[in-house]
Amino acid sequence: MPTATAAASTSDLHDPNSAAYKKARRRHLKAARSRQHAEHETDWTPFRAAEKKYKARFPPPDLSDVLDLATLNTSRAEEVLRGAWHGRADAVAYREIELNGDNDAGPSTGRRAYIFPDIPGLVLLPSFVDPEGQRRLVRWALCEQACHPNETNLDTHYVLPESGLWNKYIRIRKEECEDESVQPRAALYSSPTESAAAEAPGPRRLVSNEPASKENYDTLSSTPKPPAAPSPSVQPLRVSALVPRLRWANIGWSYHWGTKQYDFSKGKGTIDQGVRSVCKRAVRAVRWDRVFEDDNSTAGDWGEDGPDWDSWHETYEPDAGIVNFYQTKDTLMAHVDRSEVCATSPLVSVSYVLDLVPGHLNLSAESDSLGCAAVFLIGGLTREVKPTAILLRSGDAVIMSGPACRRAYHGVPRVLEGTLPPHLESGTDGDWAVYEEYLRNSRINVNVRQVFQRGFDPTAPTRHAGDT
Ligand SMILES: O=C(O)CCC(=O)C(=O)O
Ligand SMILES: [Fe+2]
Repeated sequence: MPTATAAASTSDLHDPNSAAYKKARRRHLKAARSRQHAEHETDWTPFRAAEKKYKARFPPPDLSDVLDLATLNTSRAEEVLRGAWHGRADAVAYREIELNGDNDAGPSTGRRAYIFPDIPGLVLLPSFVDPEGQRRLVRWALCEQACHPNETNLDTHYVLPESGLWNKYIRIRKEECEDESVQPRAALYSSPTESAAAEAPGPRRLVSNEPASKENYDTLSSTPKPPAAPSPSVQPLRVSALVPRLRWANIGWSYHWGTKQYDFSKGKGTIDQGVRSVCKRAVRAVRWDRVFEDDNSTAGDWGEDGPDWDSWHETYEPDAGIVNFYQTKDTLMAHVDRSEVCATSPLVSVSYVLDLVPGHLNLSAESDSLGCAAVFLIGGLTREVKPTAILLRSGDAVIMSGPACRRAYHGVPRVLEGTLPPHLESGTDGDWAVYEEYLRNSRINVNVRQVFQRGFDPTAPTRHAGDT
């Protein structure tokens, strides 16, 4: 089981006299030599340059131009020291705004939101989930979301345990029974050609998709969305070896990763009442008049109905999302989430608190990252815009909204090793040890969107995306 030594060796990487540093340097020089002529960058852009900078394993990237608001908060001091990774509170221009007072948005005492003059519509809510809430969310994501009926990246290629991969894994650990082998799905196909177009399991692919809108909605929704074929080269793997290969789980409307459009024919999966209500609380907590007071986008940029942020407190209704599971070596490349017909309404990167007694939801907070911290990059409508770098730590939440931000390129070039906060270590809670072990090398993000305006049912025969 990885322990505090993992964090110590991460810090060693910042010390040029340490053995770990010297070894990483030798490796880096060797790799750089063999790469020298192979690299021909045709798509070099400011976004690409930033990704490359933060992805670099050696030398460890300098984070002094990464906004790190946790450095302002003395109660997060221990967390900030973890892994020797920290950014600066003055790295980026921002404004602090108050949240709406105690109302149905929940108590906001002491909480603040941060907005960015260069990216109108981006709202950062540091420490939005308290430590207990973060633990509950982690359990929720792994036990309840990464399993049937939700689709995960592993379902295409493996016949996953009925009870869910993680649930099986913790049972194996708890009962000390034998680690079971999970069979490849391709073995079920009678003809090898049936699985010929398969894609090997791996990170999310970049597909250039057409932005969804009311006008092209019918065409996009009727575009064929064939199921991805299982890879014929996948070998049986033990449950414990598959767990770190979990990358995403779909929630709500089913996202078709091959075309990067939603597949409405699959029907609307549930977005659990808990997550819906927390996202709504986040949107209600934000003073949108303050967020957009200096926005100089035109009414047309907002679509035919013009700016509608003043009604979000009532009209915002999340209906789709992705739970992302990152290992520390994983990255999420620059992309725009443009498959939603609602092109300006808030996308909430949220974690939530869930009372694990079934049927008894007890929600109090929300967040973006859980587990290790990460560098989040957000730029503009093209990759030519130099992105802003923000360090997201466990419990932080991000809202992307409005025309400038909702369709801005963004990505996660780095999950920072050794940054698991002290409150996610097991302490006296024996049950938590298996989660702690997973989280030492992982980050979980819950990314919730609104595809359609409230009340619209795409499966009703006579309706169009523009209907209300
Ligand atoms: O992990 C994150 O913070 C961002 C995830 C994201 O951008 C996405 O799922 O589209
Ligand atoms: Fe995204």
